[in-house]
Amino acid sequence: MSSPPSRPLIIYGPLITPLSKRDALFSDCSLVAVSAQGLIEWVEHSVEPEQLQDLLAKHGRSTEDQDTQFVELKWGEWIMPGFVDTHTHAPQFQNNGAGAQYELLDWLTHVTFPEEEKYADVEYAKKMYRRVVRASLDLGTTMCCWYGTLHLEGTKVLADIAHELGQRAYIGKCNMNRESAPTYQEASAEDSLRDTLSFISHVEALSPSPSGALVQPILTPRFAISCTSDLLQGLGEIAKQHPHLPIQTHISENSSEIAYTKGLFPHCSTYAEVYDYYGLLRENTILAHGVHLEQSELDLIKSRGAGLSHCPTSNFNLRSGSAHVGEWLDNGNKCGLGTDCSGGWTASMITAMQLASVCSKVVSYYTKGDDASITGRFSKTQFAKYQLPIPTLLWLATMGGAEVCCLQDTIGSLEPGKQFDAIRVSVLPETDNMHIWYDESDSLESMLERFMANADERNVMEVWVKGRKVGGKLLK
Ligand SMILES: O=c1[nH]c(=O)c2nc[nH]c2[nH]1
Repeated sequence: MSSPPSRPLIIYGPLITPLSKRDALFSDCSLVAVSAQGLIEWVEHSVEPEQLQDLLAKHGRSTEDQDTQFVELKWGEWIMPGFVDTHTHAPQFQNNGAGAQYELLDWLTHVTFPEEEKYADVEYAKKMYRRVVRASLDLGTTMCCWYGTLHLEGTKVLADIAHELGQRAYIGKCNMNRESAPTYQEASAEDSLRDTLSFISHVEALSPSPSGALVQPILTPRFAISCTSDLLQGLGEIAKQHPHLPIQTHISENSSEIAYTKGLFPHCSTYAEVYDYYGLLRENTILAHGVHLEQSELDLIKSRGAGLSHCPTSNFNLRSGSAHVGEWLDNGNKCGLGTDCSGGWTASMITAMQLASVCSKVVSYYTKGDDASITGRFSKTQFAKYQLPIPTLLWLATMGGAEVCCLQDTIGSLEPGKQFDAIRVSVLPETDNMHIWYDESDSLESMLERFMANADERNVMEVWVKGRKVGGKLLK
């Protein structure tokens, strides 16, 4: 396991953190104190250099403290909350950027299942998952909802590696006992349920205190098509016995998938009703995609308190469609962003923010129609029919994701009392990203916009999870 934070940390410099779905705090010079246990103890904003020592003294600290690590940021750098990736598939990274000639169901058959099958080999899992989690951390993802494969042993490896490398994560062993190659499906509902319970025990045993553990198990029925009724029913019973166990699955991603699902579950009138019928729709359920959800489904999902993972990179790549995220937000649905590798071609949450922006522009273009009341590109009162503002994109990638994971009191923003899951980023020329044109007269708002448009792992300098440095360019 990577070593726990040995020293308290104090960071002085620019800070950006979401305040709400519409607003963010852009602070040019903040002072943030993190305890050795990884908690944000206090934060002071608008701290001029000449006030620094006095303010530290007020909190009983000094830059001379031997036990404290003191980090001073330059203009062009800032700290912000780490990204929360609410949906991705670890065993599909090898396929990133390949297979986009297909739509969902053919893509699963011809591209995805053959790669996932390889994870029957635990040595392959060990080799690949280490690279996968490393990449995700170095891209600034401090919390990740991972799908594994159907394999018990291979998925245990994924949990072990996330635990060792220090990423906060939900890890799921896939349940799938039908509708794929006979060599890549579980033999029965009983086998699938037995392995699921065994997986939960394995992950819970990784930490002395399972409830506060960074790595948690998550129930993962792949999607309704992959699971027989008795499997979904058994999973619903496990969910009932474990109210705190989160659940993740896919919903309403692609038109053919929706039609096929309705054919398999004729007793339910919508896709969302299928999960609800089996007791799988609740506050800690994460539903990926939702591109074609009907209003009644949005209302049902909201009434159950479940969250949506918007996966624009994948939705564009597999030609699934453009989710109407503005409507979800106006409707009060919880919503975060997912990279969804390898439906999406990259594990970068920065790309996910870019494409969430593009998606909202496409949707606004087509939905505003003849509505004369829609004049500008932003509105103070609604999201639907407008493009998503920069603070909203930041919210989706951080605090919105935290809400979807029911971790809103623990992570998602940089506030006293929360755990320090954060990244130090830089848009300075020495990061060698020729796409970012830094100008020292730029405001922090403008730098964040440039970062969202053009940054990559070259701009992610340090990554902390619960105060422990676990990634970024400066880790090496
Ligand atoms: O984007 C997706 N990726 C998958 O692996 C998958 N499985 C079911 N539905 C899916 N959608």
